[in-house]
Formats: sequence, structure tokens, C-alpha cells
Amino acid sequence: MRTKQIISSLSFSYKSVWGVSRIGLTVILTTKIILGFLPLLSVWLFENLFDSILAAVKENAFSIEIMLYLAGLAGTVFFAFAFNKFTDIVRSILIYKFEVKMKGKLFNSAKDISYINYEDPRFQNSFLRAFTGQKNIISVVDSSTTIIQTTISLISVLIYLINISKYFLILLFVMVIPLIFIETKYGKQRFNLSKGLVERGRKENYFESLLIRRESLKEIRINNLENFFILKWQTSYIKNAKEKIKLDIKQTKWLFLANLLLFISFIGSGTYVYYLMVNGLLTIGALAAVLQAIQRLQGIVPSFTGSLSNFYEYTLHVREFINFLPPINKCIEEKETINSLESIEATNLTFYYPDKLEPSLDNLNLSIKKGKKTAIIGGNGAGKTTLVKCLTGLYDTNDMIKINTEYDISKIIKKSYWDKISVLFQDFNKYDLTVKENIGMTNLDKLENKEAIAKYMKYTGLHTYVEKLPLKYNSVLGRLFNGGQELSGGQWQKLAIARALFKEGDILFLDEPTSALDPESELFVIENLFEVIGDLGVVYITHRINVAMLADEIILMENGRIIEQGSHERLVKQRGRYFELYNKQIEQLKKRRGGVSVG
Ligand SMILES: Nc1ncnc2c1ncn2[C@@H]1O[C@H](COP(=O)(O)OP(=O)(O)OP(=O)(O)O)[C@@H](O)[C@H]1O
Repeated sequence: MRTKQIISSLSFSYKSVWGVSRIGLTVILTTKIILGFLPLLSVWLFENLFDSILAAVKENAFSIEIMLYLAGLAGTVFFAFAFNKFTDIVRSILIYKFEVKMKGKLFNSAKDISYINYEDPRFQNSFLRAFTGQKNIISVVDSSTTIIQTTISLISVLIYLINISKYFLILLFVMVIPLIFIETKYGKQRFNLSKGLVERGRKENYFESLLIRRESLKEIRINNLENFFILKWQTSYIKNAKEKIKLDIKQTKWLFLANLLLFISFIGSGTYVYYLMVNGLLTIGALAAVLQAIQRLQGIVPSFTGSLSNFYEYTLHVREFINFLPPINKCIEEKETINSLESIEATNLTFYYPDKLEPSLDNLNLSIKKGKKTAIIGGNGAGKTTLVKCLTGLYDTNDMIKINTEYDISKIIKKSYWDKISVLFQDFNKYDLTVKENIGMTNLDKLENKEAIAKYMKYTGLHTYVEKLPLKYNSVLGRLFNGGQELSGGQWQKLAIARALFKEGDILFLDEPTSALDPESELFVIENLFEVIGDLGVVYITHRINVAMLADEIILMENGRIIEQGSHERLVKQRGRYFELYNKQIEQLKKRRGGVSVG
């Protein structure tokens, strides 16, 4: 990475941290600068202590100076400890404040990322890197302040030594240069490795969560799959760990050699200092102090080069983080706001998932209107859910979908569009929150309106059940938190239907809304749905023809295409595929009561 990029990462990090806590950053910088001078101070105290002891021994007299220098030496240790602890606390507070702000910023920016990106594993990798990478901003500040601290220590102690003899300058090259070279080289390798490990890390987390989560564990237990997944988790974990350890060993080998150089240079310097003393060029105090200084350097130099390499590695991560931010902002292109939703028209709608060669939707033409009931039917994988995701604006479709006949869906402010639609997904969320929140969250202004919430719960048939719960509508659902009440699959689905209806959008999308309901509940929900929604529009996906036939228009899909389209009567008259499916239903109805599956 070029110097310019390092500087831009550095200034971005400092600006970000400064924006969160000016006091915190100032305190850290000041304490690190003070800590930087402590090694020189202790070397100086050491020299004077030794000289005072010698003078006192010679004169056979008590010297107060000795006590002062001793106290000074003990004081430097104490102050180093106190300052370090103080900086640690300030740093922790800064990290908490920073994470709250940065993560909040990321969550907010992520709102503008097109949903289709989440279907792409590469995006998920880079999003995760950016999300966890924000920590590196603090680390850049941390490592750079440590560089400042160790540079002050290094230079001040070296100046002290050079004052005694300029040959000590050689020390600098023997000690520092090889270490800088090794640390920088491995800093970059560590960055590349951590980049590559993200995908495997996600896999590791996935297997871990399968083995821990209540939802996944039941199937794993009953099928005796624990060992199968433990093995998968172990393979992924060991592969990651091996790569990290391999790099650590490689780096340690080189660091070992560099430290050997440090050791040799210490012996060499010690011998040289002894030579100076023998020739009367150095006092005993200075000898002790020089040896102290060289020993100090042995600690300062690795800390300096280590923080240099960490700094380099962290700036690479921050670079990635910065690179991730602009597209988020670029996504905000929408211009128009819609105040009501009258119609949605798709013209030659074609859609490909990322990396897919075949389209999942192929040249579809359809029109959804407020007040109109549209049913979408078709076999598994026909493209029904994908169509709903396009019509609801989750996937970008450019100029292929028009809203209210004049606006391109991509040219309107998504929020204003989403305010006007209600959606129930096939894989709806089950929130471990109160019943009231589970329903009211789609229309927060009416969250406290008990009658409105109860109206939809009565419609789905769940009101009586909720009224019997200990805290009624304030009962927490799910088993994640203490006292939570678990619902059955069908009850969760009824709750999700109520949540979608409670939003009271102009057009309602329901993806297989009754798949988990018993036949009696299904009939009740469907038969009353049109009455409950009044003159709103509804688009519903279903596998049951007896449910689809209630719609004004039925769209029959196959392999991403619409193969038939029209009212039940018209499609029956057409005597095509729909007619075939309809006849199958009649046959099955003869055998048993209930619905019929399509495809
Ligand atoms: N996230 C995705 N990434 C890539 N391909 C996908 C994704 N989701 C669906 N597909 C593909 O798109 C096609 C249509 O899927 P879609 O979920 O829309 O079908 P569907 O008609 O709703 O099916 P079902 O009745 O089983 O729910 C399928 O071939 C599927 O493999």
C-alpha cells in the first residue's frame, strides 16, 4: 500500500475517533507521550543513583540523594503502571463509545444497500469485514500512539547513548532494521490471511450455530447428525487455525533470528562499555546506566517494530472499510416520493440472481392494482417468491417495474414505497418480543391501540388464545428469554398475518400465508381476508387452487415464465394447464376434503 493510502487511513481513523471523544483521544496521546520519556528518566536516575552510592561509599557518609534517586526509580515504575492502567480505562470507554457510534452508522448506511447484494456471498464477506473492520480504526490510533511512545523512548535513549559514544548508532541499525523488515512483511501477510479467512470463518460460525441453536438442533438430534456437523466444524476450524499457526511459526523463526541479533548486539555493546570504563572514559554510574539503557532498548525495539507492523496491518483493514463506505452512499439515488399506491406494472420483467446464467424471471408482463385480488400459483422453483421480491422493490429491476404508471420503481424513495405495501414472507420472522410488539411493529404509531391490534388477532383467530396468556398482549413470545411463551408453527403464522395486515398498506403481498394453518383456520382466514382488507389490493402466492380461484386474476408460473393469466372462469374455458390442475383438484376433493397442491 502506498504512503498516500496509509496517510488517508491514518487521518480517517484519527478524525473518526476525534469525532467520538476529543477528551479520550487527547488523554491517550498525552499519556503515551509521557510514557515515552520514562525509559530515559529511569536510565538517568540509574546513572545518578550509582554515582551517588559510589560517592557516599568513598566519603563514608549518608546521602539523601540516594534516597531521592531510589524513590525516583520506584516512582517511574509506579507511574508507568498507573499511566498504563489509566490509558487502558480511557481506551475501553473510547472503544465502547466508538462501537456504538460506528456500528450505528454502519447499520444506518446498510439500510441503503440494495437487498440483492445480500444474495451474494462475496458481498456478505466484504460486509462482514467492514462490520468487524471498524474495530481496526481504534487499532490504527492505538498502534500509532504506541509508535509515538516507543519512538520517543527509542530516540531519547539512543541520544543518551550517542552522547557517550557515537558508535552506539550502529546499535540502531543492527537492532531495528531487521525487525522492521520482518514485521512489515508479516503484517501484510497477516492481513491477506485474515482476508481469506473471512469466508471460512463464516462457515465455522454457521456450523457452530447449527449445533447451538434451538431451531436447528431438533433435526440434528433426531437424525444423529451431531458428529456430522462437529466434523464439518472441526475441519473448518482446524484449517483456519493451521494457516494462522503456519504463518506464526514462519514469522517467529525470523523474529528469533532478529532477537539473536539483539542479544549479540547487547553482548557487543556491553564489552565496548567495559572497554570505555577500563580506559577511564566512563564512570561506574554511567556504565550501569548504559547497560540499563541497552537492556531497555531490547524491550523498546520489538515493541516499536511490532506496533509498526500492527499499524501497517490495521491501515490495510481500514482501507477496506473506507472502500466499503462509498457504494453505500452511492446507492441513494431514488428521487420521487409516493403518497399513495394505485398500481404496480411489470413490463418484460427479467431477473437473474448473482452468478446465475439462467434467469429466475423471464419476460413477465403483469399489472397489480389497488382493489384487485391477484393469486400467483406454480410449482416449486417457478419464480413466485422472486417475483414478489421484485414487485416489492427488494431486488433492483430498473425500468421494468412502474409504480402508479409513471414512476420507475428504481427512481422512487424506497421508504415511501415500503410505507405503502404490507408483506408477509414465506419465511417470516418470529420475534422474541411481546405479542403487542410482534403485531404493532409494522405501524408503530398505533402500537398502543389495543382495539386495532385485537381486530386483526380476532380475524386470525388468535385473540382468545392471547387473552389467556398471563400477560395477555404484553406476554413475551419465544423461548430465548425468561418467561417467554412459545407458539405453534400455525400460531406464529397467524401472528405474522396479523402483523402484515396491521400495517394497512395499499397493497398486501402474502407469500403462502396459510401454509402452516389447519384446514378450518385456512378456510376462515382466506374467506374473510377480502372482507378484512376492504378495497386494498392483495397479491397472494398459494399452492392451493381452491384458494387461488377466489382471486380476480390468477397468474400461473412455470420455469420463471407466466404461462397462463386471467380469471378462474377464463382459465377454465381456456382448457390449458390451469384447467388440468383444477380438474386434479376436483378429483382430489372427491377423495378428501381440503385443498390441492400445485406442482
Ligand atoms: N437467493 C437466491 N440465489 C440464487 N438463486 C435463487 C435464490 N432464490 C431462488 N433462487 C432460484 O430462483 C428460482 C425461483 O425461486 P423462487 O424461490 O422464486 O421459487 P418459488 O416459485 O417461490 O418456489 P417455492 O414454491 O418452492 O417457494 C429457483 O430456481 C431458485 O433456485
